[in-house]
Amino acid sequence: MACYFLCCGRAVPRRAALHKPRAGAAGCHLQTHPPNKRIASTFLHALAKEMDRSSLRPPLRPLVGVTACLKENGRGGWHHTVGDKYVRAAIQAVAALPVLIPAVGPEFGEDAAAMTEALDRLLDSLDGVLLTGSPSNVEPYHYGGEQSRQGTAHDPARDATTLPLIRHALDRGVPLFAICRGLQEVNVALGGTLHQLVHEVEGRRDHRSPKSSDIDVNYGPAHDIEIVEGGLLHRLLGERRVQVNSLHAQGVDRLAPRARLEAVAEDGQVEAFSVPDAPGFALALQWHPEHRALENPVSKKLFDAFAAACRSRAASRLVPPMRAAAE
Ligand SMILES: N[C@@H](CCC(=O)NCCCC(=O)O)C(=O)O
Repeated sequence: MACYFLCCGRAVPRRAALHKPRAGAAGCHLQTHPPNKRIASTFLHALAKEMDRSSLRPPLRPLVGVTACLKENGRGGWHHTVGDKYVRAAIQAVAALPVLIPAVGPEFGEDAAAMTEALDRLLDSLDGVLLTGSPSNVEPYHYGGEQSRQGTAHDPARDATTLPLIRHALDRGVPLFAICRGLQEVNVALGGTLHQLVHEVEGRRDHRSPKSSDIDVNYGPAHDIEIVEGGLLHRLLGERRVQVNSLHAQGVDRLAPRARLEAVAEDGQVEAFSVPDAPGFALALQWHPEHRALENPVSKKLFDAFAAACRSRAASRLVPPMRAAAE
């Protein structure tokens, strides 16, 4: 990138201006002398060329962390896994570059300082975090719940990663978009609790998915949600009632103190909340907008909002050299 300083009335390349201060001058700096036409046109011509070049470049893809699960591979080994639909949504609906976040929490054990340092290092490099769904449940001890029913799938490594990650990302204003298990993790991370089997709760319907071999059946419309008037979701969608899919057995019991209710199902089950005191975008959904995201107008609006927040962070995080030189 061509970068010039108008130094002592002359346009000099940035490297010269920064490294060869004039005798008697307290280092080279931008002069306020009105430069002569030739110097100004040289500088502006270089700037225009650079701007033309930058306008030809594809828009910057924000880096979005996508949380992974730790699953046995059936041969005595373990894999860090993410559903392809989350990766595709990050690429296609957020126009981002997905970066998988492995379930590394246990590596840091009880060393909170080391975990914080690792999370800072990670979040310094990310423009957003997408908290994915998973068939596994958050372990009940994280929210004072009763022991899970026999045979319930858990993922302690993922819990040990996402719960501190969520708190750190929210505090640092890193845009956060949580889906299904991701919503449950945010609620638990912020001090809320979960129903472990919503369909066994008095007055609640069964929120589990059909057991079809057709993904479009399992992720198809399942019920309406009522959107809280004046909230973030209402502002983003402009509607008070939409249809969503439903693939969960757990659900919010007590909403975390920092969470703001955004939508409920017809049976009163929490379907979305935001975190208004977080400096950045923070929205958690119990349903799955990532399935055929661009074909669903509701999903597209939500991913558009998350994408805008990620782009804004990327722009502020990656200061162009020109602006850095001028500062
Ligand atoms: N296990 C929790 C969370 C449910 C969930 O995330 N379902 C989606 C799983 C598959 C996918 O990622 O789409 C619960 O049962 O409530």
